[in-house]
Amino acid sequence: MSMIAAFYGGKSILITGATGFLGKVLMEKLFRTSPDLKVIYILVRPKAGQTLQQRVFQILNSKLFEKVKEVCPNVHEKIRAIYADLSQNDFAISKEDMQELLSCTNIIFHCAATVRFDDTLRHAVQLNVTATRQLLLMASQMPKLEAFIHISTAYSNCNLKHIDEVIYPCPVEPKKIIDSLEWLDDAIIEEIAPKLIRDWPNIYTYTKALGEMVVQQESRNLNIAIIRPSIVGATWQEPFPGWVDNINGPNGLIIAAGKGFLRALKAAPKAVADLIPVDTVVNLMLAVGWYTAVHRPKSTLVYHSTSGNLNPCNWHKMGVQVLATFEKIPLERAFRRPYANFTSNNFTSQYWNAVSHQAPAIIYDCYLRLTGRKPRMTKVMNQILRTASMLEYFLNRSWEWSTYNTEMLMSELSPEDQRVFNFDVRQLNWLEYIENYVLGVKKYLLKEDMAGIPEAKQHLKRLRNIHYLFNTALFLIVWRLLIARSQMARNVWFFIVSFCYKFLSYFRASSTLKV
Ligand SMILES: CCCCCCCCCCCCCCCCCCCCCCCCCCCC(=O)SCCNC(=O)CCNC(=O)[C@H](O)C(C)(C)COP(=O)(O)OP(=O)(O)OC[C@H]1O[C@@H](n2cnc3c(N)ncnc32)[C@H](O)[C@@H]1OP(=O)(O)O
Ligand SMILES: NC(=O)C1=CN([C@@H]2O[C@H](COP(=O)(O)OP(=O)(O)OC[C@H]3O[C@@H](n4cnc5c(N)ncnc54)[C@H](OP(=O)(O)O)[C@@H]3O)[C@@H](O)[C@H]2O)C=CC1
Repeated sequence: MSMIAAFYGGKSILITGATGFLGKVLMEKLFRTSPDLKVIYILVRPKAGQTLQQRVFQILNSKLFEKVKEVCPNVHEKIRAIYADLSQNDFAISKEDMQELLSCTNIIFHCAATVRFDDTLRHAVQLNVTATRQLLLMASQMPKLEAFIHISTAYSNCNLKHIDEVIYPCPVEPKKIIDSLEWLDDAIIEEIAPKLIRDWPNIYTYTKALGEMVVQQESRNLNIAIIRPSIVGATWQEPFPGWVDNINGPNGLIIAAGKGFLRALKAAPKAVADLIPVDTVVNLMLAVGWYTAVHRPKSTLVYHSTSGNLNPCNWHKMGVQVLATFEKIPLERAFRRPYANFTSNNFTSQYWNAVSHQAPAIIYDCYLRLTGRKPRMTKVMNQILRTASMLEYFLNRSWEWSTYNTEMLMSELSPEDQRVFNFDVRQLNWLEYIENYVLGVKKYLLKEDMAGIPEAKQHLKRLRNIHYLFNTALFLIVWRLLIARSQMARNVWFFIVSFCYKFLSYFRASSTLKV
């Protein structure tokens, strides 16, 4: 019997960010392994015209939850969606709901955050710092609370090269920032933001670092742990391989590469590609929840959920495997054949951007205009290049994350728990994982049918022929222009033609002699 699964039985668990990528996989695993848990409270806001109930209904009826419905048929009765907006005072939770949360919650998993790199400082602080403080305040009023698990990011200290499982201080106190945001107007905030974030690459990583400091300062006598995942990718094993549902991080780039939009990326091929499967992160979260509640460590422990120091993979290996998978399982209606290059050189990168990205987009838009359609490719291309440039910082550096606490926890688990809540990334086979990942992007994110693969392959063949035809025509035109203008080009042309003529005459003469 799994001790961790048993621990969550009969518990009331509060999850923020349950509608996000990590939150959904967390709920799925909890219901599947501890179907006898009492209730999962989720703090949800209405979104995109959907009510809370519609959002929950959609999640429970998704492919991800198919296995859960077999193990826990009454799953919909065990989810309690509570209206909440984490950017509001008291999260805009009603008095009755707040009372229930305060009196019943046993465990909190705080996943909600804004993960946009370019969010405004005000909004990112509200979500990633102030909301964390508010939740800790709520937690301190929960008599039955056993553990508070805060999800941060391995990149919260990406201004350092070697990162230990400790909370690092930020140059400016979070409280001072929260206070000043109350009276400064938006224009001034955006002006001072670059000065505040100093050597952090974006507002997201900076505010996640502030969030950790808040956890340390407001921990009171709560049992708290922090988990820092690196780049969270598709599921490795559970509930099935390759599940993914948003275009953040690698996902958008994989699609852009598979559709033939992205053909070069400014990345250091040898830099560590620190991806971590989402189910590995979730298994660690559940193990940490159990350990924190049962063993009650004296201080707040930080756990790194990273792959780099235990089972490293680099961008070159990853890129090659992504492209190899597209050979076997292409995406539908590609713009160009997937082919790509990693370059860490500025000049080469700009050259590829002009020749391989912008020029084809402009040519295609001209074609759309000529055929009476609305041009759109330049816009799409600019969006992709903007995204790629935002991720460049992470593609051109390597970090070392120590994993003592994570390894310690692994050794504390029973063999059964090590199997059911496996977070040992050393067992990950990268080539297999990446292939399933790319397949998952096609199936679950783009919702493409596997039956369309032969047609997709045909389409790629047509694209290859168009490519050859285009290159030949371009060569001939350039050559013709050169011959018309340069004596040197004419001499070379004369030399090539006479060489071919002599070679053919010799070949014809020798074959006549043989007969
Ligand atoms: C011989 C050598 C061979 C080598 C072969 C080489 C092969 C190379 C080919 C490449 C193959 C790919 C290989 C895999 C590479 C993977 C690289 C992955 C790198 C990832 C690094 C991530 C580091 C993360 C560190 C921190 C991790 C975390 O803690 S949190 C999660 C990370 N957060 C994010 O990812 C959020 C990032 N997104 C944003 O901040 C914003 O979306 C934006 C700033 C990027 C864009 O904002 P904007 O307002 O302009 O747009 P938005 O409204 O959001 O969207 C507009 C439209 O654009 C679409 N969109 C949005 N995001 C993406 C995206 N990531 N990719 C593609 N498209 C995106 C969006 O859907 C909108 O579309 P429409 O609705 O149609 O308008
Ligand atoms: N994905 C990654 O690569 C990594 C993620 N992390 C961390 O993991 C956690 C989860 O990330 P991930 O699941 O990928 O992110 P998502 O963007 O998929 O999910 C974010 C969640 O936060 C919720 N949320 C955002 N704003 C509010 C608000 N105002 N009120 C209520 N809820 C809100 C979202 O709700 P809604 O659906 O309504 O928008 C959503 O459920 C974050 O803390 C992130 O920093 C760390 C490292 C890497």
